[in-house]
Amino acid sequence: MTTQRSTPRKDGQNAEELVSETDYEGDSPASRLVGEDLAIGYPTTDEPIVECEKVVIPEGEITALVGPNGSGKSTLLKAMSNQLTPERGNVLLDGTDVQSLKPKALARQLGLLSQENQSPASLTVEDLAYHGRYPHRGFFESVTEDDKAAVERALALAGVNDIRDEGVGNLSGGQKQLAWIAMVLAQETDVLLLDEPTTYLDLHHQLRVMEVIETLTTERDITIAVVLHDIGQAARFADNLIAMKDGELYDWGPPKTVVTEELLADVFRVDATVDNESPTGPHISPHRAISDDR
Ligand SMILES: Nc1ncnc2c1ncn2[C@@H]1O[C@H](COP(=O)(O)OP(=O)(O)OP(=O)(O)O)[C@@H](O)[C@H]1O
Repeated sequence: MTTQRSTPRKDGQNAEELVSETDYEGDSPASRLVGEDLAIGYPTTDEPIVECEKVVIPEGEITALVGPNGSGKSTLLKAMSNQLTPERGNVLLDGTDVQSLKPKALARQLGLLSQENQSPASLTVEDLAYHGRYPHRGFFESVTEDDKAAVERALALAGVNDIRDEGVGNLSGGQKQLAWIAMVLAQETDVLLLDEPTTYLDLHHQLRVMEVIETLTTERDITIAVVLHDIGQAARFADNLIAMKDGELYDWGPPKTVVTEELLADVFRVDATVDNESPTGPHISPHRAISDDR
């Protein structure tokens, strides 16, 4: 994999030019979380899995990371949340390198819903939500009124009040997902990185989670980066899309400019029609998977 690669777009621009053009001057939101010159790999991989010159998560907006399986979305999110140390480059949260922050200090500012959640089966949904409060408490400090209020807000927002006393281990996949969402919401950070929060959820709950995310940005100015597999939902809810392909940033920008028939073919290997006049954002009608030998 080459470094500093720029993926050509059909209008002759490339993704890096696009990012620097939209450097959030003037009325545009500030860049809350920025990755610069990143090369990200795992201890067992010889080559970096993800490389990108610049990735920007703007303040108070929803940025959706989209791309096919294995394109590097989770890997990028892990580096942006300091779960994985990049081989090269830096991730800056409000200008401070995330690696220089103590874990609790970072966790007071940035919450991560990862795909690799595990908890003791006996932990209840409410216990899990209280676990989200750990960055706000000293080691020997007991639960405060603030903690209780934050947990109640999170349980209500995630819609898990009715199962708050259930053991997480006994829940369905979708209920578990909502319980983990309650935990990260209870952390009450103003930056949230969510890796596939709608996995396992039925359509009603997928939309509810997306609506909660939307409310967090519009009413509380929370900054959100979210990995989504449903590009239609990403186009409907996100202010910005980051489209990834083969560990690189293929394109970046508002859904109307990113979601094109060309992107769906090149990145997602799907023949589709895109209606850009739809009031809820680009509407995608998928027709068929493009066969691997084409
Ligand atoms: N812990 C790991 N160790 C080594 N390689 C890994 C590890 N986790 C992921 N990878 C590799 O990194 C590549 C990108 O994976 P990643 O999970 O970031 O992609 P993704 O876009 O999030 O995929 P998906 O949509 O399937 O969740 C894959 O080839 C995967 O095999």
